Amino acid sequence: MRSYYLAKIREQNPLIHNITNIVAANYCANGLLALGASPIMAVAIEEMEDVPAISQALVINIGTLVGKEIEAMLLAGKTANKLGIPVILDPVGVAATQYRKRIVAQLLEHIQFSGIRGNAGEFAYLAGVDWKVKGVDAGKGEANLNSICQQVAQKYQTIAMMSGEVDVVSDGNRIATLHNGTPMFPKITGSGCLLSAISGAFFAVADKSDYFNAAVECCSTYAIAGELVAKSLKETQYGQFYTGLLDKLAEISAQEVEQNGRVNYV
Ligand SMILES: Nc1ncnc2c1ncn2[C@@H]1O[C@H](COP(=O)(O)OP(=O)(O)O)[C@@H](O)[C@H]1O
Ligand SMILES: Cc1ncsc1CCOP(=O)(O)O
Ligand SMILES: [Mg+2]
Repeated sequence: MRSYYLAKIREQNPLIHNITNIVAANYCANGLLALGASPIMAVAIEEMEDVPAISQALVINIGTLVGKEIEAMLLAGKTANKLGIPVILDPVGVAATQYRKRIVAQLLEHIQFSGIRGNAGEFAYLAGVDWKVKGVDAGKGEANLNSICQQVAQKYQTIAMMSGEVDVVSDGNRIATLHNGTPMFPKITGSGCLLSAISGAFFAVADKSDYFNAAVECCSTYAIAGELVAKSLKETQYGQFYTGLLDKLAEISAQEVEQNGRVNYV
């Protein structure tokens, strides 16, 4: 796999508007900065036309959504669609409650998402496939992951980025499986949210016609960064992994991505 968009992010320093959860907001902002992008976290309805107008991508994450934030998400998403900037959805824990299901249905009805990034439990729900979810974590199921990811891409006309031990990326037609990562990822909170945030940066510097390749590069770069950090840590050094991942996002090179990436096209 070639590394092309990482350099573009560092050159162009795109501004990424995040409407995200209170757990991962700070980590997402730091991760975007480390990678070479700029974060703006903004959720007030009063600024949901102004912030997309100065941003190069919008990331909507429903992790700890409360009350009127849904109105802000809808306005920001519609504004971003009008402006033609990419919008990413992270449907955190969507299958866990009726409220989350309702909110995500509304978002998907009114906003065209360039990308959706979630774990297997979230994607199984979006695809309408039977799965045993566990809160915001992936949970367990028997269904075919490639097929779930492809179905999400087709159903929502989007680039589907499904993370887990193996990440799967699909545009509804093509499917890529990405075999990098480390079991330390699910031991820190916000690692999926940060992946969604940085996908905003990769989409921001890509042409719409190449979002699929930008998504493959994004998910690979991130999983490789984690994999390389984990190599020098003891199995339980989750705190070091949390900060080490930020350091690695800042220093990872195109060469490291190209040498370590394990991508198969199905
Ligand atoms: N068991 C695992 N082994 C290796 N990498 C993993 C594993 N689980 C998740 N990852 C990696 O963790 C990152 C975040 O994904 P994930 O944990 O699935 O998101 P979420 O936090 O939304 O559930 C991705 O880069 C993914 O490749
Ligand atoms: C623990 C938790 N609860 C609500 S949002 C959130 C963070 C989830 O982050 P991630 O999906 O990246 O693990
Ligand atoms: Mg998540």
